[in-house]
Amino acid sequence: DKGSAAAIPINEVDIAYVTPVTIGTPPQTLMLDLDTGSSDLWVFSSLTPSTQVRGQEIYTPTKSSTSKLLSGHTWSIRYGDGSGSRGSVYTDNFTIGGLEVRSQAVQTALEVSSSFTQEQSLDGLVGLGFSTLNTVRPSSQLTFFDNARPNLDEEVFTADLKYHATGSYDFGFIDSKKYTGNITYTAVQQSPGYWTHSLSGYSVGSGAFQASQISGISDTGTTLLYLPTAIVTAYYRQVQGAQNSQYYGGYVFPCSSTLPTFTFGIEGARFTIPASYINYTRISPTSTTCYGGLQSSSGLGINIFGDVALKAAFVVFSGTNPPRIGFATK
Ligand SMILES: CC[C@H](C)[C@H](NC(=O)[C@@H](NC[C@H](O)[C@@H](N)CC(C)C)C(C)C)C(=O)N[C@@H](Cc1ccccc1)C(=O)OC
Repeated sequence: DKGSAAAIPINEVDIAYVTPVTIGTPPQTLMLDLDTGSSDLWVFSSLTPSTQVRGQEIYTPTKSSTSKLLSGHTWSIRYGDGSGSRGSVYTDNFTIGGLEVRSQAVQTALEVSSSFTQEQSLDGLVGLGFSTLNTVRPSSQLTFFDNARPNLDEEVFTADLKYHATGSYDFGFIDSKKYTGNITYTAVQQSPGYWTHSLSGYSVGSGAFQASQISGISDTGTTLLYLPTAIVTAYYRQVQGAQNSQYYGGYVFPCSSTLPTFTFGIEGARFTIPASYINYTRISPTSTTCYGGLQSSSGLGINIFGDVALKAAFVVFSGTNPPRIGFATK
Protein backbone atom coordinates (compact mmCIF):
# COMPACT_ATOMS: atom_id res chain seq x y z
CA ASP A 1 0.00 0.00 0.00
CA LYS A 2 1.04 3.58 -0.53
CA GLY A 3 -0.36 7.09 -0.69
CA SER A 4 0.56 10.58 -1.87
CA ALA A 5 -1.04 13.90 -0.96
CA ALA A 6 -0.44 17.62 -1.38
CA ALA A 7 1.19 19.84 1.24
CA ILE A 8 -0.41 23.24 0.66
CA PRO A 9 0.89 26.43 2.36
CA ILE A 10 -1.99 28.07 4.26
CA ASN A 11 -0.74 31.62 3.72
CA GLU A 12 1.76 33.67 1.69
CA VAL A 13 4.60 33.08 4.18
CA ASP A 14 4.20 29.28 4.55
CA ILE A 15 3.24 29.58 8.24
CA ALA A 16 1.90 26.01 8.01
CA TYR A 17 1.03 23.40 5.37
CA VAL A 18 -2.27 21.52 5.16
CA THR A 19 -3.14 18.24 3.44
CA PRO A 20 -6.63 17.06 2.38
CA VAL A 21 -7.77 13.95 4.27
CA THR A 22 -11.10 12.08 4.33
CA ILE A 23 -12.79 10.76 7.46
CA GLY A 24 -15.77 8.44 7.69
CA THR A 25 -18.54 7.08 5.50
CA PRO A 26 -19.54 8.90 3.36
CA PRO A 27 -16.12 10.64 3.36
CA GLN A 28 -15.84 14.03 5.05
CA THR A 29 -12.88 16.06 3.72
CA LEU A 30 -10.79 18.17 6.11
CA MET A 31 -7.49 20.05 5.61
CA LEU A 32 -5.06 18.90 8.32
CA ASP A 33 -1.51 19.87 9.30
CA LEU A 34 0.74 16.79 9.18
CA ASP A 35 2.96 17.35 12.21
CA THR A 36 6.05 15.24 12.91
CA GLY A 37 6.47 17.19 16.18
CA SER A 38 3.46 15.65 17.91
CA SER A 39 1.42 12.43 17.87
CA ASP A 40 -2.26 13.30 18.27
CA LEU A 41 -4.67 13.25 15.32
CA TRP A 42 -7.29 15.81 16.30
CA VAL A 43 -9.96 17.69 14.34
CA PHE A 44 -12.42 20.51 14.64
CA SER A 45 -15.75 18.72 15.05
CA SER A 46 -19.48 19.02 15.61
CA LEU A 47 -18.57 18.90 19.31
CA THR A 48 -16.39 22.04 19.13
CA PRO A 49 -18.28 25.04 20.57
CA SER A 50 -19.42 27.23 17.67
CA THR A 51 -17.82 30.26 19.38
CA GLN A 52 -14.45 28.57 18.80
CA VAL A 53 -15.04 27.67 15.13
CA ARG A 54 -14.30 30.34 12.53
CA GLY A 55 -14.49 28.95 9.00
CA GLN A 56 -12.87 25.58 9.68
CA GLU A 57 -14.30 22.40 8.18
CA ILE A 58 -15.61 20.08 10.92
CA TYR A 59 -15.90 16.30 11.33
CA THR A 60 -19.38 15.17 12.38
CA PRO A 61 -19.11 11.59 13.71
CA THR A 62 -22.90 11.11 13.80
CA LYS A 63 -22.97 11.58 10.01
CA SER A 64 -20.53 8.70 9.51
CA SER A 65 -21.88 5.12 9.49
CA THR A 66 -18.40 3.80 10.40
CA SER A 67 -17.70 6.09 13.39
CA LYS A 68 -17.49 4.59 16.88
CA LEU A 69 -17.17 6.48 20.16
CA LEU A 70 -14.09 5.39 22.15
CA SER A 71 -16.05 5.74 25.37
CA GLY A 72 -14.35 7.11 28.48
CA HIS A 73 -11.31 8.31 26.52
CA THR A 74 -10.14 11.92 26.57
CA TRP A 75 -7.11 13.87 25.41
CA SER A 76 -5.46 17.21 26.09
CA ILE A 77 -2.44 18.63 24.30
CA ARG A 78 -0.20 21.70 24.73
CA TYR A 79 2.24 22.79 22.00
CA GLY A 80 5.52 24.64 22.36
CA ASP A 81 3.97 27.83 21.06
CA GLY A 82 1.47 27.77 23.93
CA SER A 83 -1.47 26.69 21.80
CA GLY A 84 -3.52 23.64 22.75
CA SER A 85 -6.75 21.67 22.52
CA ARG A 86 -8.63 18.86 24.27
CA GLY A 87 -11.60 16.58 23.72
CA SER A 88 -13.06 13.12 23.18
CA VAL A 89 -12.18 10.27 20.82
CA TYR A 90 -13.87 8.34 18.00
CA THR A 91 -12.51 5.72 15.66
CA ASP A 92 -13.36 5.91 11.96
CA ASN A 93 -12.00 5.21 8.49
CA PHE A 94 -9.28 7.74 7.66
CA THR A 95 -7.58 8.28 4.30
CA ILE A 96 -4.62 10.36 3.17
CA GLY A 97 -3.78 10.40 -0.55
CA GLY A 98 -5.57 7.12 -1.27
CA LEU A 99 -4.04 5.28 1.71
CA GLU A 100 -6.78 4.11 4.09
CA VAL A 101 -6.57 3.17 7.75
CA ARG A 102 -9.72 1.58 9.21
CA SER A 103 -10.52 2.43 12.86
CA GLN A 104 -8.05 5.28 13.12
CA ALA A 105 -8.40 7.15 16.42
CA VAL A 106 -9.81 10.57 15.50
CA GLN A 107 -9.66 12.96 18.42
CA THR A 108 -12.62 15.37 18.34
CA ALA A 109 -11.99 18.79 19.86
CA LEU A 110 -14.27 19.94 22.68
CA GLU A 111 -12.06 22.98 23.15
CA VAL A 112 -9.33 24.69 21.09
CA SER A 113 -7.12 27.66 22.03
CA SER A 114 -7.62 30.99 20.29
CA SER A 115 -4.72 30.63 17.87
CA PHE A 116 -6.43 27.56 16.38
CA THR A 117 -9.78 29.39 16.14
CA GLN A 118 -8.01 32.22 14.30
CA GLU A 119 -6.33 29.87 11.79
CA GLN A 120 -9.39 29.24 9.63
CA SER A 121 -7.54 27.23 6.96
CA LEU A 122 -6.40 24.59 9.45
CA ASP A 123 -9.01 22.00 10.49
CA GLY A 124 -6.74 20.02 12.81
CA LEU A 125 -3.52 18.01 12.98
CA VAL A 126 -2.23 14.57 12.02
CA GLY A 127 0.54 13.77 14.49
CA LEU A 128 3.38 11.84 12.83
CA GLY A 129 5.70 11.70 15.82
CA PHE A 130 6.17 8.43 17.69
CA SER A 131 3.00 7.10 19.31
CA THR A 132 4.57 7.35 22.78
CA LEU A 133 3.71 11.07 22.67
CA ASN A 134 -0.03 10.48 22.13
CA THR A 135 -2.09 12.14 24.89
CA VAL A 136 -5.26 9.97 24.80
CA ARG A 137 -6.07 8.47 28.20
CA PRO A 138 -6.70 5.93 29.75
CA SER A 139 -5.22 4.13 26.70
CA SER A 140 -2.98 6.01 24.27
CA GLN A 141 -3.67 5.66 20.55
CA LEU A 142 -1.54 4.93 17.50
CA THR A 143 -0.65 7.48 14.84
CA PHE A 144 -1.84 7.15 11.25
CA PHE A 145 1.69 6.05 10.23
CA ASP A 146 1.88 3.39 12.96
CA ASN A 147 -1.55 2.05 11.93
CA ALA A 148 -0.65 2.09 8.22
CA ARG A 149 2.84 0.63 8.58
CA PRO A 150 1.97 -3.10 8.34
CA ASN A 151 0.36 -2.48 4.95
CA LEU A 152 2.94 -0.09 3.51
CA ASP A 153 5.21 -1.24 0.64
CA GLU A 154 8.06 0.45 2.55
CA GLU A 155 8.00 1.58 6.21
CA VAL A 156 8.55 5.23 5.38
CA PHE A 157 6.86 8.53 4.79
CA THR A 158 8.50 11.47 3.03
CA ALA A 159 8.07 15.24 3.21
CA ASP A 160 8.70 17.45 0.18
CA LEU A 161 7.72 20.88 1.53
CA LYS A 162 8.19 23.84 -0.82
CA TYR A 163 8.83 27.57 -0.49
CA HIS A 164 5.67 29.48 -1.42
CA ALA A 165 4.38 26.47 -3.37
CA THR A 166 2.51 23.20 -2.93
CA GLY A 167 4.66 20.18 -2.08
CA SER A 168 3.73 16.65 -1.04
CA TYR A 169 3.73 13.93 1.61
CA ASP A 170 4.19 10.35 0.40
CA PHE A 171 3.49 7.22 2.45
CA GLY A 172 4.99 3.80 1.80
CA PHE A 173 7.44 4.71 -0.95
CA ILE A 174 10.35 6.99 -1.85
CA ASP A 175 9.72 8.86 -5.12
CA SER A 176 13.09 9.15 -6.87
CA LYS A 177 11.68 11.92 -9.10
CA LYS A 178 11.43 14.22 -6.05
CA TYR A 179 15.15 14.51 -5.22
CA THR A 180 18.60 14.63 -6.76
CA GLY A 181 21.75 12.75 -5.75
CA ASN A 182 21.71 10.35 -2.82
CA ILE A 183 19.68 10.31 0.40
CA THR A 184 21.95 10.73 3.45
CA TYR A 185 20.53 8.97 6.50
CA THR A 186 21.33 9.62 10.14
CA ALA A 187 20.27 7.94 13.38
CA VAL A 188 17.07 8.94 15.17
CA GLN A 189 16.72 8.91 18.96
CA GLN A 190 13.03 8.08 19.30
CA SER A 191 12.62 8.89 22.97
CA PRO A 192 10.69 10.79 24.20
CA GLY A 193 8.88 10.55 20.88
CA TYR A 194 10.09 13.26 18.52
CA TRP A 195 12.13 12.62 15.37
CA THR A 196 15.29 13.62 17.24
CA HIS A 197 18.62 13.60 15.38
CA SER A 198 21.81 15.62 15.02
CA LEU A 199 23.15 18.05 12.47
CA SER A 200 26.86 17.58 11.81
CA GLY A 201 27.46 21.34 11.76
CA TYR A 202 26.66 24.55 9.89
CA SER A 203 28.05 27.43 7.86
CA VAL A 204 26.89 31.01 7.29
CA GLY A 205 27.00 32.24 3.69
CA SER A 206 30.36 31.41 2.11
CA GLY A 207 31.99 30.99 5.55
CA ALA A 208 33.84 27.88 6.66
CA PHE A 209 31.79 24.90 7.83
CA GLN A 210 31.71 24.65 11.63
CA ALA A 211 31.63 20.94 12.53
CA SER A 212 29.57 20.40 15.67
CA GLN A 213 26.87 17.88 16.69
CA ILE A 214 23.64 19.83 17.08
CA SER A 215 20.78 17.72 18.42
CA GLY A 216 17.21 18.72 17.62
CA ILE A 217 13.89 17.57 16.22
CA SER A 218 12.67 17.63 12.63
CA ASP A 219 9.22 19.09 13.02
CA THR A 220 7.02 19.69 9.96
CA GLY A 221 4.49 21.46 12.23
CA THR A 222 6.91 24.19 13.31
CA THR A 223 7.31 27.10 10.91
CA LEU A 224 10.82 28.36 11.65
CA LEU A 225 14.32 27.04 12.36
CA TYR A 226 15.37 27.34 16.03
CA LEU A 227 19.08 26.82 16.83
CA PRO A 228 21.48 27.62 19.70
CA THR A 229 22.04 31.33 20.35
CA ALA A 230 25.75 31.19 19.42
CA ILE A 231 24.90 30.02 15.88
CA VAL A 232 22.06 32.52 15.47
CA THR A 233 24.15 35.50 16.60
CA ALA A 234 26.94 34.43 14.23
CA TYR A 235 24.39 34.44 11.40
CA TYR A 236 22.83 37.84 12.13
CA ARG A 237 26.26 39.43 12.65
CA GLN A 238 26.40 39.24 8.83
CA VAL A 239 23.14 41.18 8.43
CA GLN A 240 23.19 44.98 8.29
CA GLY A 241 20.89 46.48 10.92
CA ALA A 242 19.88 43.15 12.48
CA GLN A 243 18.94 43.15 16.15
CA ASN A 244 17.49 40.75 18.67
CA SER A 245 14.26 42.54 19.59
CA GLN A 246 12.59 41.92 22.95
CA TYR A 247 9.58 43.70 21.54
CA TYR A 248 9.19 41.36 18.53
CA GLY A 249 10.50 38.32 20.40
CA GLY A 250 13.39 37.56 18.07
CA TYR A 251 15.83 38.73 15.42
CA VAL A 252 14.54 41.45 13.10
CA PHE A 253 16.33 43.43 10.37
CA PRO A 254 15.58 45.97 7.63
CA CYS A 255 13.66 44.12 4.88
CA SER A 256 16.11 45.61 2.35
CA SER A 257 19.09 43.94 4.05
CA THR A 258 21.05 41.32 2.15
CA LEU A 259 20.90 38.02 4.02
CA PRO A 260 23.47 35.23 3.73
CA THR A 261 22.45 31.65 3.06
CA PHE A 262 22.56 29.12 5.92
CA THR A 263 23.98 25.62 5.38
CA PHE A 264 23.42 22.65 7.70
CA GLY A 265 25.12 19.27 7.64
CA ILE A 266 23.60 15.82 7.86
CA GLU A 267 26.59 13.49 8.34
CA GLY A 268 28.81 14.32 5.34
CA ALA A 269 26.07 15.97 3.27
CA ARG A 270 25.37 19.71 3.11
CA PHE A 271 22.01 21.47 2.66
CA THR A 272 21.82 25.18 1.91
CA ILE A 273 18.79 27.25 2.94
CA PRO A 274 18.38 30.18 0.50
CA ALA A 275 18.43 33.67 2.01
CA SER A 276 14.83 34.18 0.85
CA TYR A 277 13.61 31.46 3.25
CA ILE A 278 15.27 33.33 6.16
CA ASN A 279 13.83 36.70 5.14
CA TYR A 280 10.64 35.31 6.63
CA THR A 281 8.06 38.07 6.86
CA ARG A 282 7.42 41.76 7.40
CA ILE A 283 6.48 42.37 11.05
CA SER A 284 3.37 44.12 9.73
CA PRO A 285 2.05 44.55 6.18
CA THR A 286 3.36 48.10 5.76
CA SER A 287 6.54 47.74 7.83
CA THR A 288 10.08 47.86 6.41
CA THR A 289 11.26 45.69 9.32
CA CYS A 290 11.40 41.95 8.73
CA TYR A 291 11.40 38.94 11.10
CA GLY A 292 13.96 36.18 10.59
CA GLY A 293 13.22 32.55 9.72
CA LEU A 294 16.21 31.53 11.88
CA GLN A 295 15.71 32.23 15.59
CA SER A 296 17.29 31.25 18.89
CA SER A 297 16.10 28.06 20.60
CA SER A 298 17.27 29.21 24.05
CA GLY A 299 13.72 29.82 25.31
CA LEU A 300 12.45 26.43 24.07
CA GLY A 301 14.86 23.98 25.69
CA ILE A 302 15.03 22.13 22.36
CA ASN A 303 16.44 22.84 18.88
CA ILE A 304 13.74 22.63 16.22
CA PHE A 305 14.45 21.98 12.54
CA GLY A 306 11.16 23.42 11.32
CA ASP A 307 9.81 24.13 7.84
CA VAL A 308 12.40 26.84 7.01
CA ALA A 309 15.02 24.08 7.09
CA LEU A 310 12.93 21.12 5.93
CA LYS A 311 11.71 22.87 2.75
CA ALA A 312 15.36 23.05 1.63
CA ALA A 313 15.46 19.25 1.33
CA PHE A 314 13.56 16.07 0.51
CA VAL A 315 13.12 14.33 3.88
CA VAL A 316 12.58 10.60 4.51
CA PHE A 317 11.11 9.59 7.89
CA SER A 318 11.96 5.90 8.15
CA GLY A 319 10.03 3.75 10.62
CA THR A 320 12.50 0.90 10.25
CA ASN A 321 14.03 -0.65 13.37
CA PRO A 322 15.99 1.38 14.42
CA PRO A 323 14.27 4.44 12.98
CA ARG A 324 16.31 6.86 10.90
CA ILE A 325 15.83 10.09 8.99
CA GLY A 326 17.18 10.84 5.53
CA PHE A 327 17.84 14.10 3.67
CA ALA A 328 18.41 14.68 -0.05
CA THR A 329 18.80 17.79 -2.19
CA LYS A 330 16.03 18.57 -4.68
C1 LIG B 1 2.24 15.99 23.39
C2 LIG B 1 2.82 17.36 23.25
C3 LIG B 1 3.47 17.58 21.92
C4 LIG B 1 4.49 16.46 21.64
C5 LIG B 1 4.13 18.95 21.87
N1 LIG B 1 4.95 19.10 20.69
C6 LIG B 1 5.36 20.30 20.39
O1 LIG B 1 5.04 21.32 20.97
C7 LIG B 1 6.35 20.35 19.23
N2 LIG B 1 5.69 20.60 17.95
C8 LIG B 1 4.83 21.72 17.91
C9 LIG B 1 3.85 21.55 16.82
O2 LIG B 1 4.54 21.21 15.62
C10 LIG B 1 3.04 22.83 16.67
N3 LIG B 1 3.94 23.89 16.15
C11 LIG B 1 1.89 22.59 15.72
C12 LIG B 1 1.06 23.86 15.57
C13 LIG B 1 0.02 23.68 14.51
C14 LIG B 1 0.45 24.24 16.88
C15 LIG B 1 7.34 21.44 19.57
C16 LIG B 1 8.14 20.98 20.80
C17 LIG B 1 8.29 21.67 18.46
C18 LIG B 1 5.03 19.15 23.09
O3 LIG B 1 6.16 18.75 23.11
N4 LIG B 1 4.46 19.87 24.05
C19 LIG B 1 5.21 20.19 25.28
C20 LIG B 1 5.01 21.65 25.55
C21 LIG B 1 6.21 22.40 25.21
C22 LIG B 1 7.04 22.02 24.18
C23 LIG B 1 8.14 22.77 23.85
C24 LIG B 1 8.43 23.90 24.59
C25 LIG B 1 7.61 24.27 25.62
C26 LIG B 1 6.50 23.51 25.94
C27 LIG B 1 4.60 19.35 26.38
O4 LIG B 1 3.57 19.67 26.89
O5 LIG B 1 5.24 18.19 26.57
C28 LIG B 1 4.53 17.25 27.35
